[in-house]
Amino acid sequence: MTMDKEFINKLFAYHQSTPPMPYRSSVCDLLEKVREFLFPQLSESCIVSPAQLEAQYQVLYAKMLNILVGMRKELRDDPEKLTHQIFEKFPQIHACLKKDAEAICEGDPAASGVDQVIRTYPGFKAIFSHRFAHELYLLDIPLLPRIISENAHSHTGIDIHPGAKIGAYFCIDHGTGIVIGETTEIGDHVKLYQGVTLGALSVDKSMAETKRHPTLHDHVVVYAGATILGGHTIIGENSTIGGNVWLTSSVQKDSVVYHRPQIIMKNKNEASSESA
Ligand SMILES: CC(=O)OC[C@H](N)C(=O)O
Repeated sequence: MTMDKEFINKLFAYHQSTPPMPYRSSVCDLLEKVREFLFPQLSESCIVSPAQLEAQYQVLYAKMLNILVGMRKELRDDPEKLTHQIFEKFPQIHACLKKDAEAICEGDPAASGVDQVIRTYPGFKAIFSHRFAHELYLLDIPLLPRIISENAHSHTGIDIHPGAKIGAYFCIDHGTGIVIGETTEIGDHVKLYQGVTLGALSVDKSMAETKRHPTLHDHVVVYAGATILGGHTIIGENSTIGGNVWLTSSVQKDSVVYHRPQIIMKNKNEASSESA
């Protein structure tokens, strides 16, 4: 079968006017290698000397530089300088991720240890990607942060916008369906369960530059399915937001917020006019 010529010509014009993205798969590949570099729990081979680690570091550095050189025109700064700025954050990000793994382990009675969390937990994978995506976002590097966050989203079901500010000891348990919007601010020791949305109250395009998503202070726990919306919504420290709560206003510190939907429980064999 031959293709419609007119379609092919239009598509060709589209190809000619649209820049390609040669670094799409290299970014995800690089991040995976950074994960193995920082966490031996994920590596398939043993490191036998600091020199070997140093050599790996140089390879990762060169790969990052190569990606940034490829998109030089889209950057606000020199690729070499940006690569340096990203890599000098490694010790800080590594320390932060170890705290996240500890928090996930502490927060989940089903976790057998920190190594298991690092090796298998989607929450750890998501926060790992986020800690890097956020650094690139802060350096105004276009597109790469979203490639990283959407790659993590597709693997874990956890959608964290690279712009979200997330404090230390962040714990996601299960995680599927979590959405954390761009201007969300999260303090230290915060724990989120699956299906939590930290979202915008209005999704008007004109809101792009405003704070649209909530702020959660330290030691907040949000249970499954809760939805917290709005840039002015602040959840005070040490508060607990119950499952399926829909919240569009602020909460004082030390609060417990829950709703009690009516549930009906009865014997199946009871005579009733209602049908199931
Ligand atoms: C998470 C969320 O509210 O998303 C809505 C929209 N993408 C925005 O950022 O405002």
